[in-house]
Amino acid sequence: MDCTNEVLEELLNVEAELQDVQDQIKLLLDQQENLYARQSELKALLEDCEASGSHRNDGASTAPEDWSGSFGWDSEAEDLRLKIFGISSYRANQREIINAVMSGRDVLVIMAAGGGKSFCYQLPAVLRDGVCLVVSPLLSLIQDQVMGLIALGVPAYMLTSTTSKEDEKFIYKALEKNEGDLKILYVTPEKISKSKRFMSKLEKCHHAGRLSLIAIDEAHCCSQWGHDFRPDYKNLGILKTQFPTVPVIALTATATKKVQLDLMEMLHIQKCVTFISSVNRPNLFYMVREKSSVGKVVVDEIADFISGSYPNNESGIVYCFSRKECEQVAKELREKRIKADFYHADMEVRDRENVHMRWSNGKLQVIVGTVAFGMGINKPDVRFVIHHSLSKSMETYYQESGRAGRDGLPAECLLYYRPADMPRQSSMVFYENSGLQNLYDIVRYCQSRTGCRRAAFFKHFAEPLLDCNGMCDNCVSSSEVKEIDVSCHAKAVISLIQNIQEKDQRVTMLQLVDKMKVKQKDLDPDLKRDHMEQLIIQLIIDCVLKEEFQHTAYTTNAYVTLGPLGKQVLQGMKTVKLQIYCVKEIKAGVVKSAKRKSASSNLEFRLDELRKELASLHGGIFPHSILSTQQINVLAAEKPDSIEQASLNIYNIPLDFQNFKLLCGQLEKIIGKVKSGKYGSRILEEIAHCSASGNPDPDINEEQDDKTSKKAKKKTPVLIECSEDDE
Ligand SMILES: Nc1ncnc2c1ncn2[C@@H]1O[C@H](COP(=O)(O)OP(=O)(O)OP(=O)(O)O)[C@@H](O)[C@H]1O
Ligand SMILES: [Mg+2]
Repeated sequence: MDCTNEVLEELLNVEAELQDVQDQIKLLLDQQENLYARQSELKALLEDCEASGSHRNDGASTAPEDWSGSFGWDSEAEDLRLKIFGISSYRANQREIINAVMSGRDVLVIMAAGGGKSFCYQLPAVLRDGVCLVVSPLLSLIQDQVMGLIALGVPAYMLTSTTSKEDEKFIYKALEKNEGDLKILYVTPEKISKSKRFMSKLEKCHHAGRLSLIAIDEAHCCSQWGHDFRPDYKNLGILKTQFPTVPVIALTATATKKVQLDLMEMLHIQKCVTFISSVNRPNLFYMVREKSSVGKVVVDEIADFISGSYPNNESGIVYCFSRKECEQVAKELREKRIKADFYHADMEVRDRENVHMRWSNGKLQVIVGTVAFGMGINKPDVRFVIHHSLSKSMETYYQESGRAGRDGLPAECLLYYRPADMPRQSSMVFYENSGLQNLYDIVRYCQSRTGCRRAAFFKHFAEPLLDCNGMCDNCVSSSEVKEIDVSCHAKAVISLIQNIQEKDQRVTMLQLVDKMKVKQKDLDPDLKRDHMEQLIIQLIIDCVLKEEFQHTAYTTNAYVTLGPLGKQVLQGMKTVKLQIYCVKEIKAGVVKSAKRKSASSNLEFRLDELRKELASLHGGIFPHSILSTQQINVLAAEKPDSIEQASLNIYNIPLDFQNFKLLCGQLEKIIGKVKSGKYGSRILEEIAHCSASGNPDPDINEEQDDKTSKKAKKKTPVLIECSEDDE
């Protein structure tokens, strides 16, 4: 009997050790896989840096083909850029891309969200003779682009399920017989793969030598490795096969090396020139805030943040974890007098579109959405993106937060993090390929009290580091962070779990924290509950503990068990340290200065109101298509020197024609010829009103010269007369 017990005991020990060894092997294999992945990313990065065809905007590449030199179309391109598009200077890589396209080359463009990819095919489309075909995945994206182009006076159309019979007839005639004015035609990928009629018209257009360019927007949708795979994008290779002489430009904001190679093959553009810009979004300020366990406190903080920093209805997005949470947060924000509504997949399509439309028109300030509020968002002037809950990966967070500041102006990305949010996400993603690993990466980002947030993105996307310029909380924080040795706490957690496991029981993260709270009093009474949660999460992401999942009929629960490195901590071979704040403080000045730039002056506010008024007057056009926020800012900034000076005259003497022409000329340089013609008089009227009312910018109140405002107050308004006033 004794002998049997002894053998049994040893067998159990051996089995336990075997389990331990297996866990360690698994950990090492995982580590090996990650290192291999990183190795190939770094090799690809090195290749990129050395590759002859690549053009990084950080100057890391050497290019044998110089796309930045002078070309025959330079002056015409400059003219169009300024007069039609109202764009005063090219952004990084734009000119080079346009030159490569104009030279007839196939081009692949990887450029961060809001980098200005559309302009890279829209300018050549206007510059080249014939029709440019644009394939884009979503109706809302297409509508937004077409509206914007029409506002610029560019004859753009779309051929989708919503196109009227009349427009369809016009488009087909224009393609087939070159009748009517058609420069840019937007279609969804389904049109290419499903409509034989459309393809035959396109063929006729090509035969007549009038198919000038093919643009594939959101090209990552071609690849199954990308995040938004669309089966119909797979068939787009037919375009190069059918129209081999027409240059193809494929554009996307995010594509790993694997996706790049895949989409080049799919689209048959293996010999394309590749332009890769950095993922860096220098205008975005990234920050992580500790999230209270009391729901109402979090929403109150969010509401205070919005009304304190964005009192002029500047647009924003709040991302939530669940549909129910979206509805609740939107309701509570409304109770705090913030114009907010929710958006999630459970709503009728019509209701979703309605919310999106009200937000795009500036009637709603905030959309509270789930991840369902995704790719179709084309609003350039989103000033803040707040995550009420953790994203599921760095990539998702980059994409979602990246919807802020697409116009290049300062914007803020704020993530509310609480360790207890992690198990909610992990029980959703654990079955996905690398789901947990991806989640632990973003958790690491959130738990860090010292590392640069921007550097974390560069590391994740295997890019060389660029300066953050104080545009993240950790880089400007003057908080004191203390690193404390919590190895004894970690050991206590491990033995607690061992005891629980011996009794064949399971424990969730929150139960573990409760149990530790009782034990901990003897260990270190200063360590708060929040710190204990932080510690357990850190032990999980460091493989000391691990998560296990169990399904019930309604949900999946995440439990905490011993991880492969648990034994090392128990044996004292691994120390565990925790970063905690002694004093948490962000250098007020730095964040304030970023915000100040986004705070509206009186004139900016009036021009914002004006664009909304004109948009509703013109119907079916978004305010940002009439005037971009950047243009409003430039108008407000230039006002004192030239425009305001001339506008003030309007209030003294009736403005003669010469003066008016001069003003319009100045305006054209900022907003382009077409928009000046359409809206110039109303804009000048607003500038004149502002100057005359002497209503100084609230922002620069103290800095304003007393004399100027007094002088302005004396003036009596006289309305400008101009035919466009009737618009
Ligand atoms: N050179 C430029 N100067 C100023 N503004 C520009 C310039 N180029 C583009 N823009 C503006 O930047 C904004 C974003 O441009 P666009 O929509 O083309 O970005 P994108 O790269 O396609 O972004 P996404 O990946 O989100 O689709 C638009 O308002 C556009 O008018
Ligand atoms: Mg785009």
